[in-house]
Amino acid sequence: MAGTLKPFTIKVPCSSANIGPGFDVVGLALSIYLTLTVTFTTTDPDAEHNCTITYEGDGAGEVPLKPDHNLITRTALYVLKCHDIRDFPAGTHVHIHNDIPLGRGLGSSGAAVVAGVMLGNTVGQLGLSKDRMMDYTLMIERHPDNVTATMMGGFVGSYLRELDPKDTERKEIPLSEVLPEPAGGLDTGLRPPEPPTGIGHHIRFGWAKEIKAIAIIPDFEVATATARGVLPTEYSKKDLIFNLQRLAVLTTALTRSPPDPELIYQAMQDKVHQPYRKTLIPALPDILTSMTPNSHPGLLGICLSGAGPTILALATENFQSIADEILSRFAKEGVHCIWKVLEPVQDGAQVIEL
Ligand SMILES: Nc1ncnc2c1ncn2[C@@H]1O[C@H](COP(=O)(O)OP(=O)(O)O)[C@@H](O)[C@H]1O
Ligand SMILES: N[C@@H](CCOP(=O)(O)O)C(=O)O
Repeated sequence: MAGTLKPFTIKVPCSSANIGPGFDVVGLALSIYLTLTVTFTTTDPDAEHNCTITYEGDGAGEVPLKPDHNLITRTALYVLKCHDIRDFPAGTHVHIHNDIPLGRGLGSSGAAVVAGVMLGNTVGQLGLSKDRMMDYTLMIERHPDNVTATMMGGFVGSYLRELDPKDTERKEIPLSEVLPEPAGGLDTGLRPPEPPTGIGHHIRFGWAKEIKAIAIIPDFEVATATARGVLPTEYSKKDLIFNLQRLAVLTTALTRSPPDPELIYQAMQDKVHQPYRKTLIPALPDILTSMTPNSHPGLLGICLSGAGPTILALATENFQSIADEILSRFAKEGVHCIWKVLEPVQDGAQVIEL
């Protein structure tokens, strides 16, 4: 591998996708982080792929620590393998510090994939641009909203380009061939499928400085795959138009200072994913319909964060009383939660030399 590698950190923000009507389209980077500290001094001759992993924070004891099982290092190995590099540089140690709750709709898997792509790019000295790194993340995470916010930062809208038939075939390769199980392709010497170029495109919207995000995080997990599995395969024209109308208004409404609570509250309504996910999240319909800017001054709008179960309330003030109301509605269903006021973050994923 060319050049000597200096230790570095990768810092990746969490995300809240959808923001009501923007299912698989919009995402917001928020101030909870996944941080990797990468050094090159370990002398473990038996380390698989030359890499040892340590882990602290959310998921400790649960997340695998073998490089070809852990989502972060598996992703990095995928990127490396696409460039004919089979292992990490000698002596690689990756310390993972994760504050993003797993399986709660705050984009923990998207953050892990973004961190993994940046890890592969940095240790392989590949010099990939952020746009090209997005192609690699989209081969794994496949919906662009949460990974784009995490990679780029801010409040972003994104779409997947319509690919030509050859590229579509490459893009739609089963995930098991992109990130094979350890016994599969990563160790067979086969080159995994490289992503087509320019799969996703995005634009950053503004964000009014007064608006904060209250995250109410239940103490149970909902796997994103499960929450996508309850969605219908087809929608009525009426429901589609309902969401498109609101999304068009919302992306600009959230940039205006001072924010207009009535406009934002209505523009955050959704008929595409939240109604179907209520079976997975006790109290969701009650929370989404019973609190308004009139009943709770300072409140702008409420939605499911990503695939849930976290509830995201956008607000300008009275954070405690808004959170207390949502906590009490969950408590009636026997669900305990923690809550945090999060700041939208403008910096996306970063590599910082130590
Ligand atoms: N820091 C991490 N390290 C390794 N794997 C992770 C990490 N964060 C998330 N994951 C993987 O992603 C899964 C959660 O993904 P998902 O169901 O999409 O929920 P989320 O809404 O949090 O993204 C975890 O169960 C774990 O397998
Ligand atoms: N648009 C996706 C977003 C999933 O985000 P996550 O944070 O739950 O992984 C969806 O709603 O399924």
